[in-house]
Amino acid sequence: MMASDVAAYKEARAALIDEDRSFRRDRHSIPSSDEAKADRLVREIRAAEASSIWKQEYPSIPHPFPGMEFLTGREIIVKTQLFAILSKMPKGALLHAHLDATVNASFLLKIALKQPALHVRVPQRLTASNISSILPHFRALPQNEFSNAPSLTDMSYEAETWVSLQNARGNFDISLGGPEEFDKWVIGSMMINPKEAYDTHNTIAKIWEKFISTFMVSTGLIRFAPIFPEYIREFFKTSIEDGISYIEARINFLYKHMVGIDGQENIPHRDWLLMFDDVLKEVKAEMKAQGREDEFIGARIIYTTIRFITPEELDWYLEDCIALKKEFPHLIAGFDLVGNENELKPLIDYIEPLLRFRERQKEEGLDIPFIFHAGETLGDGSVADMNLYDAILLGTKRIGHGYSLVKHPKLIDTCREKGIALEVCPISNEILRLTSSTLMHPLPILLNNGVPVALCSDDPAVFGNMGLTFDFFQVLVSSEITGLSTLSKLARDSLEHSTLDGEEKRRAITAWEKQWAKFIEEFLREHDRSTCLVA
Ligand SMILES: O=c1[nH]cnc2c1ncn2[C@@H]1O[C@H](CO)[C@@H](O)[C@H]1O
Repeated sequence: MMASDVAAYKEARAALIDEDRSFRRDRHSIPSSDEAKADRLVREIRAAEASSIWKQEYPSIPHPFPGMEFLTGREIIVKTQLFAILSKMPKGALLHAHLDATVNASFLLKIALKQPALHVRVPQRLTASNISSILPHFRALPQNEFSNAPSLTDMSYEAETWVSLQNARGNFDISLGGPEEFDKWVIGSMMINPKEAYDTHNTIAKIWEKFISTFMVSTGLIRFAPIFPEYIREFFKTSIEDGISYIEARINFLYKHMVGIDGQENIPHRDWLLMFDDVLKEVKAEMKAQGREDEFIGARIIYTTIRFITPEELDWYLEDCIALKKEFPHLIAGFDLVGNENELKPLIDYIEPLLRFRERQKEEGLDIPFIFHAGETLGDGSVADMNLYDAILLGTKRIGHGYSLVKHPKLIDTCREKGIALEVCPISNEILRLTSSTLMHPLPILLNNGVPVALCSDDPAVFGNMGLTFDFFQVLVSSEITGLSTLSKLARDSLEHSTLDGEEKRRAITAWEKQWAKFIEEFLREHDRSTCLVA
């Protein structure tokens, strides 16, 4: 064997690898030397933690590994150095999150408890044996209907009678654990726990039942005029603290009104947008006053309704969306239909109103892009999988999830060539049982095919993946190719594929670049200091 044979082999090998990865979007830019150094260090830390913290035995976690089921691995994740590093990373835009699941459930309960109008009821008196299967039903009542029923656990409780939230908590029977257990019951009804995801509800259909039930519970608290703006404010603030600088939130407009301060269901969509706008202005002003305006470019709304409405009903929502876009052009970013694609109507069922919507926009001189959920499924040619064809033919700007896109070579090319980004939600996909771990997620296939991707959290209040740090973490530990520079590209691409335009987008990207450089600089400084201490 000649040395030159080996050299020639290695050259051919390097060329093949290079060609195989040539579509990757993180290949097109050369990182600064600082970023390259940070990328190397992060890889070292990842490797070290894979054989230290992930190899230990934990009594409650039998077989831990990086990229494992999020709800089980979470307590290990938060102890890692990698997590601490990523939590400081500027994430760019959050492009896929359902507003109703963006704020910590315990925070929501805390603010709800300040509202004397909020009441709760259950279909039967709560007891130790039925509490785990009964969901609270919340609603704000008009003052003349305020209840003085003592509690949900009292022997005198009659099915479906309202109890004020404050009483329900304060008088929660001690034998059931008192107020603390009340909190756990309420919070548990708004989240998915590991036993549900990986045991009792371990199929897509079953976990969706539990998933939908969390929204039925939280809606009663969120869709109340005094709560709604506080909820949005907390969403913005916690997102900013996680390094998110711009948001496109999906708001569910299915219900035509929310409950007003007077306990009547009389607050129309227009007022929801006014509240959103007020909070937005307020948070931006606050950031500016702190000299941090670059950390929050703003937020917009993707108008959504659910895929069980009839095509005729959709016409109403589309006109509603148009009216809102006219009045709040800076707030409405796009239109989407949500819900479990495996069970609800496919896009093709709505083709007439959806085509008409485009015509109506031309007449009105508006631009409201479709930003469709599609292919959030394991199906191969199922209606949910087929939604991808319709989303793309209808000109979707991005695709929500697109989990099954990798089955479609032609559509992969289209997404790459037309720059249709996928809003990929790794933790959501795992908890909703499309994949058993992040290691089996198709994300690397998408990245290697050059499909633009924005990482998203989807429903962080339900899943517990608040912010974007957890999703970036799972992605980073699940691929050898992926490094800090890949994450940098994903963050930048999120802004690139947002609905921000022209000057706004340029400003957002420039601000992000500055934050990124600072992040790298601080990481290297911090790392040098800690290695000095060790030495
Ligand atoms: O990942 C998802 N795919 C499809 N629909 C979703 C997802 N997450 C939430 N929703 C839908 O959005 C509504 C709340 O605004 C929920 O009712 C839920 O059905």
